[in-house]
Amino acid sequence: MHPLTYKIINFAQWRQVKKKMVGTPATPLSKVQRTLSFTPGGPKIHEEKILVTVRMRPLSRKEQAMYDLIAWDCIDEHTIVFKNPNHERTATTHAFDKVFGLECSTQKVYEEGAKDVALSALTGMNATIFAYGQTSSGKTFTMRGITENAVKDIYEHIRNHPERDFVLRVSAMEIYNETVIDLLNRESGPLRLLDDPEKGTIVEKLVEEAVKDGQHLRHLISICEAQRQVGETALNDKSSRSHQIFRLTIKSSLRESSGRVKSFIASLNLVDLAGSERASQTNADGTRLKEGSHINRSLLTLTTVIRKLSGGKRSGHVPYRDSKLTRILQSSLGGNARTAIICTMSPALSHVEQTRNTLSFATSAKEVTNNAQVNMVVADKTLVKHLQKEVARLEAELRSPEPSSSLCLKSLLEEKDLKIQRMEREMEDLKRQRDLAQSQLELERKSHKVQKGLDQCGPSCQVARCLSFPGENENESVSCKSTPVTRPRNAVGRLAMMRQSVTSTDPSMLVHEIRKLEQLQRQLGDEANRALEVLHKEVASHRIGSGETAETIANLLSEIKGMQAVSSASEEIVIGDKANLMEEINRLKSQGGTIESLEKKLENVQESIDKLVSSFASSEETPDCKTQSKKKKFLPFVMSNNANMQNIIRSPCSPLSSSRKVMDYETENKVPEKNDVVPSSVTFPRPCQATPVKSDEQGHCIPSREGTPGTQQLNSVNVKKMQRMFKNAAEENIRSIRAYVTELKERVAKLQYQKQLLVCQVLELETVAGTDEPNVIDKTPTKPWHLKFEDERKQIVMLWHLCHVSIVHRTQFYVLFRGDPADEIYMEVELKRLTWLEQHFAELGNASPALLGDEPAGSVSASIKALKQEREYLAKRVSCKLTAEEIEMLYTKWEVPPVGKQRRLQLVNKLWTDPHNMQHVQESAEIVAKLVGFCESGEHVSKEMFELNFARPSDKKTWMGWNLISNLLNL
Ligand SMILES: Nc1ncnc2c1ncn2[C@@H]1O[C@H](COP(=O)(O)OP(=O)(O)OP(=O)(O)O)[C@@H](O)[C@H]1O
Repeated sequence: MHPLTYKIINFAQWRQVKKKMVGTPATPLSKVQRTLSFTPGGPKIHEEKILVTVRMRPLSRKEQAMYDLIAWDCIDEHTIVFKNPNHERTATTHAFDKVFGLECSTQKVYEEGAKDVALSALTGMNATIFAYGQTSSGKTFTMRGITENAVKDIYEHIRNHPERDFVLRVSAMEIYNETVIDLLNRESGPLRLLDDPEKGTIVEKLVEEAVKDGQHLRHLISICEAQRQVGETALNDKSSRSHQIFRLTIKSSLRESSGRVKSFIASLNLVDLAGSERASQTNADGTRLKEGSHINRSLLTLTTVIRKLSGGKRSGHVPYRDSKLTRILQSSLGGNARTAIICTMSPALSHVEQTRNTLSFATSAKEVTNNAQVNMVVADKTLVKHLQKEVARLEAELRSPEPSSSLCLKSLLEEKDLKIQRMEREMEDLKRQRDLAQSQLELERKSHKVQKGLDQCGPSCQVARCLSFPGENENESVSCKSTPVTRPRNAVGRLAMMRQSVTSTDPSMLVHEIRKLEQLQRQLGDEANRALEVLHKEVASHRIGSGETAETIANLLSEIKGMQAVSSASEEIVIGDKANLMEEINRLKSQGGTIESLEKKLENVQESIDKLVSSFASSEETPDCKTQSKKKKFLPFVMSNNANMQNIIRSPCSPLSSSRKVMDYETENKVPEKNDVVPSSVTFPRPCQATPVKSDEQGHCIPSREGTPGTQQLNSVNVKKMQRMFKNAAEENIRSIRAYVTELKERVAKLQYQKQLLVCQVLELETVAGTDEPNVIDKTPTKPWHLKFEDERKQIVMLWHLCHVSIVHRTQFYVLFRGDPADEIYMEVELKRLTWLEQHFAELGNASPALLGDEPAGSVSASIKALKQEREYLAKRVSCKLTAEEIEMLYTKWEVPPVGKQRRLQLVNKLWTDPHNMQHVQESAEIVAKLVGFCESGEHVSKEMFELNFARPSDKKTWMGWNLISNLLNL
């Protein structure tokens, strides 16, 4: 038979083969196996039947004491025969791979029944040797000897094969009452069995200890033996009550090899089973009975498995999983292992039935075929060397980079550099954001400070809380008066323009605006000074008015001079470069004190003028005076003709709004005052043309000395009439002064507001710029306009409510802006304005009284008060604007009690009170529109009154002149 040809043979046949092949019985098996293991082309499957031997021990002392008979006879090395002491039956023979008789040594049993299999583990084949037999049949006795011999031979083999490296590891377990225990680590408790797709059943957490040498191995074996469950039974003083599996894993590899590296790895399982027993024979009870039950059950499973396996592949299901023993030994039972079973038996006639069972098991076992194969790890030595070199090179690179690795390192460094750069950029961004946030906080703090100054002007300053965006393109400044129809423009374009104006020109425009304001103030001061001087002279020379009046005028002159001084002080404003925007803004903010001071001065002037007017009013009054006062025909100022006024924002809160006919009584929430009304339609004849006067060196009209009442006192002219005319003219002039001062105050306040808006928007745009996004036109996709409009309108309505905005203004805005795309700019501006107001009011509300002082808190309460007055005013108009039927219907609808005082006011007080209810808002707007009359004619309401002024302020602002009193005398 060719050594490379394998077929299933039994032990007897194999022995014949060995004799033929090798000729010497001592080593033929190992030679065959070694030849098989190193067969080129990879590991070969070694189909081999389990080596089954039978060992019969001598009669034990107890058996001898019982005069038991020897019932079995080994007639040759392979056959055992049941002796028939009574000759009642014919003798039966049992043939096995080897039969060891009463006097056979364990050494021989090992040599002939286990050694070859056991040493297979040294050449990469799994091997299992186990003893099977009834209790006290000598299993432990035999396995102990087998193990000792195997250990001895293994180490002898290692010594005989110095060309190979061997690594031995040991693990040991017992299965006691169907529980797996680690004999090298008993404290670990019961161990679980796991199914591994490659390794089969494995014991989880089983300790595997490295073996140092033979002595160490024997020590470990002794530990396992000591740890094993042993108990006394009737048949055995030291009966093993568990199955023990001692596992030795051997890995070996050639120390040197040309080309390929071969490693073997295999396990040798030395299994000492617990013995089958009969309770009747062992007299077991309690624990022993339970142990015996488990033992018998697992052995029964083993028997079943063996029987199944012995029947070949057609035997069907093999119940390995029915016991832990068979699960653990699965690979050894018909699997990848060489297996040798030593069946131990008692020769005693008293145990003949147990022995028969053992022999029956053995007979079945010897029919079981295993499929052992060499577990070989093959590695190409060249590849290994290459890998070793590569590892060495990498290690060297790690220690000190070499040119050969420079490319890789360079790439890594570049990548790191990029990362560092990216991180630096991110850090810069973060720092910039931090600085921006700090700046914003600082600006907001300053803004709040400035706003306190703004609020000092009281309710009238609220008039100025309107938005103005000076445009850089004069062509864009289409006059609302000249081309109202052409006003609707592309909303997006205007937004863009608005934003661009903020980013590009607003700072300089703002400074420019302030400078012009100051010029105006100076001009006002000059003109007012001259006019008041004249007035003073007139009063003095004609002895009109009281002494208090003269004093008031003197004070007024003083105030105006003071105002001039303040104005001059702020002359140093320089238009900055827009590139240095923040610096410019800060500089503008630094002017806050100046503007605040100006406002204060203006306030003082206002008070002086008020006194003056009241002084005149309380002085001699004539019907003519009253008539003229009511007609307001001849005013020294004609606001509509004042070019400066075009630059003042036209909005519902501007006194110069085209809606003045409707809105003249409210400046934001300002209650109408008759004396404030300056009908834009009224024009005043040019004084210099109407009156013979002289001009001073500046070209201003001055009264003719001949034309004064004083010079004509002795003439036939009615002096009293002249005096009345003078008084009237003076009164009108003073009123005009007041109006102009009011306008200036508003203008200052608007500039303050503009500045704050500017700061906010600059910050906002800087933030946008920080994200590298275009900052001119917001390209963010938005929702449809009609939805956006509804949202914004709801927000606006709520903000109106929160800010106590004039309900007339609310009504106008609500009626005018119905969702036309062109309304977008107005909506946005209104929303922004109101948002600012609301935030400002909230800040005031959150501030402590100590910080607030008196004035800022007053701005909120003043708005509420003004709104209350507005409602009172509207209530008065109910009767004249609505029919009795309409009124009654409204009373019913708005649930005004049928009896009670001030029912009209009750009705009006219910209007615009529920910002959440758009139906309420709609109906409120309709009623207020009727009350103020702007629903009667389209001319009364125009979007232009909400116009944003994009016009560049005129560089040359002309004050239309101070109408000298003498001019009014028409003398
Ligand atoms: N071949 C033998 N020669 C001499 N004495 C033996 C032999 N076999 C076993 N004995 C003795 O028989 C007794 C029982 O043996 P052992 O404990 O090995 O049986 P066992 O099968 O392991 O029993 P159990 O299954 O109960 O553990 C021991 O005292 C042992 O020394």
